[in-house]
Parts: sequence; C-alpha cells; structure tokens
Amino acid sequence: MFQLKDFYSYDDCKGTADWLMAQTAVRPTIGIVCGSGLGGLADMLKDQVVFNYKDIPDFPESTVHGHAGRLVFGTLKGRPCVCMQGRFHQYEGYSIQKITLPMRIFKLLGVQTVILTNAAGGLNEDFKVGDVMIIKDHINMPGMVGFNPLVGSNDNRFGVRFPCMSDAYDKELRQLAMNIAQELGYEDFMKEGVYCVVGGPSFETIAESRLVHRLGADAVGMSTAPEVIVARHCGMRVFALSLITNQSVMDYDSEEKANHEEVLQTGKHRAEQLERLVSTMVTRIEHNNNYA
Ligand SMILES: O=P(O)(O)O[C@@H]1C[C@H](O)[C@@H](CO)O1
Ligand code: HPA
Repeated sequence: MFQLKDFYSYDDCKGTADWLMAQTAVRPTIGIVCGSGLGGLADMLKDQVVFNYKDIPDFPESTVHGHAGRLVFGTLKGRPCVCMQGRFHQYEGYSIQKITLPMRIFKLLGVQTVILTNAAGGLNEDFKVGDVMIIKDHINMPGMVGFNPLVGSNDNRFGVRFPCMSDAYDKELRQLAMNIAQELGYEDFMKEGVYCVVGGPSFETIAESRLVHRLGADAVGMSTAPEVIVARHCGMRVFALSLITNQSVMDYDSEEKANHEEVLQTGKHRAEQLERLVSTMVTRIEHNNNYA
C-alpha cells in the first residue's frame, strides 16, 4: 500500500509510469477512460495486463459503483491501448490533482490520443435518454471558481503555464466519430454539444439544471473536464463523449428523479454500440497518421 498525497511532481508521475512499464511490454499510444457503467470498453482489449488501482503507486482507489478500479493494458484491433476501467471524481474526496493524475501517467507511458467517456444528464430538449453526445466544448463550473487541476506550480516538462482550451476537443476526431457513427447506422442517436461539469455527488436541483442549460450546456455531469484540461496541458489529443443516461429534471411538475441505478442501466443498453464506435475509431486512428 502506498501513501496518497495531493501534489504529484514530474518525478512522482515518472516513477509510477516506470513502475507500470516495468511490468508490461505494452506501449500504449491510445488511452481510454471509461465513465459510469461504461467499463465494458476495457473488456475489448486483447492480451490484457491488468493492474488494480490499489496496487499502483500513488493511484487512488475507485469508490463508485460502476467503476471497477482497474487499469487495463492490451491491444484493440492490434493497436496498443491503456484503459481506465473506472475514473476518479472530486466528490469521492480526492483532490483535483489526484483525480487527474492518470492523464500525466498516460502521457509518460507514450499515449498520444485520449478517448474519454462519461454518463451525463441531458439538458438539451432535443436529447433523449440513450443518445450519445460528442463533446465539442465544456463549461468547467468548479474550474471557473478556482478548482482547476493546473492550479499550483507549473512544470514546463508537462506544458505551458497558460494552456489554450478553445481547441480542447479535437475537431478531426469529432468528425471521424460522426463519420463512423453514420457508417454504423447510429445517426439517430448521435448528437454533439457542450458538457458542463459540476461538483456532485448530489444531482442538480431544477434551478441548477435550468441555470447551466441557459449558460449553454447541453448535458451535465461530474467528471471529464478536469481530465481534459490536464491531457491538453501535456499535449495529448482529446476525444470525449457523453452517454445521456437520464433527462435532467427541468420542470417543477415533473415526477422524475435522477438516480445512479438509471445511469448504470442506460449504460448497459448502449454498451455494445459504444464499444463498436470507440473500437472502430481506434482502428481508424491507427490507419491515419494525422490522427495519432
Ligand atoms: O464518471 P462519470 O462522469 O461517467 O459518472 C457520472 C457522474 C457520477 O459519477 C455518476 C452519477 O450517476 O455518473
Ligand atoms: N447530473 C450529473 N451527473 C450525471 C447525471 C446528471 O443528471 N447523470 C449522470 N451523471
């Protein structure tokens, strides 16, 4: 068991990456993060080398149902990948530096492209439960009031002090995903939009859902944006999607109540299609060097 801290230096991150690389020959160029109930993506990897988070130096442990807490190395259609079967959230009590640490480990493992998935509540009235939203931008509510993962001293070996975020969600990868979705016949449930991250773990009040919708968000969740910021800071390309697992309650007459069981259930229903979408993307990234 290793002691958990709140700040991780370049050398700390390198120590963890080296520890992992000493135990697997897989040198991943694609990193995947599985959202709530979406961990089945990791099961697609062949020739797996699996680490439980509790055994990895400096890694926190997963505490949320639907997040298995395993780091899986392997190949997806021949392409070396690493997959987080479960992510960390600030509401679990971890610092923002801790929940984003895996992105820096990805970078030091050689990852060039990160694919993140999450479960989110739908705010856009055109969205239905089961829709998949390609994220084109985010609103980082905690970040806007100081809870940004890059707060603290900056190490230039990772990236610059003031990284740009207007291009965080790679345009070509978004187009690639949309093309693949069309080929697979998924256009009926594919959407694109803005993801808003809130602190959780309580789901939003009606007034909060209305507020973030008015601010321009199409979906609301409790993760992803901090990871994206750290991934972009250290120069990895990012693709992210939200599975709309529930409709955010926006109406005082509604009888609906957000709950984690519905979130996991919707994940199960769309799992196969999401796995096909992501695995086909991984293949295409391999076939076109522009993407890697
Ligand atoms: O890890 P993600 O963002 O997919 O998890 C969402 C947000 C909460 O952790 C949980 C709520 O059901 O799902
Ligand atoms: N709100 C916040 N996070 C979520 C939701 C939601 O409605 N659904 C899944 N994750």
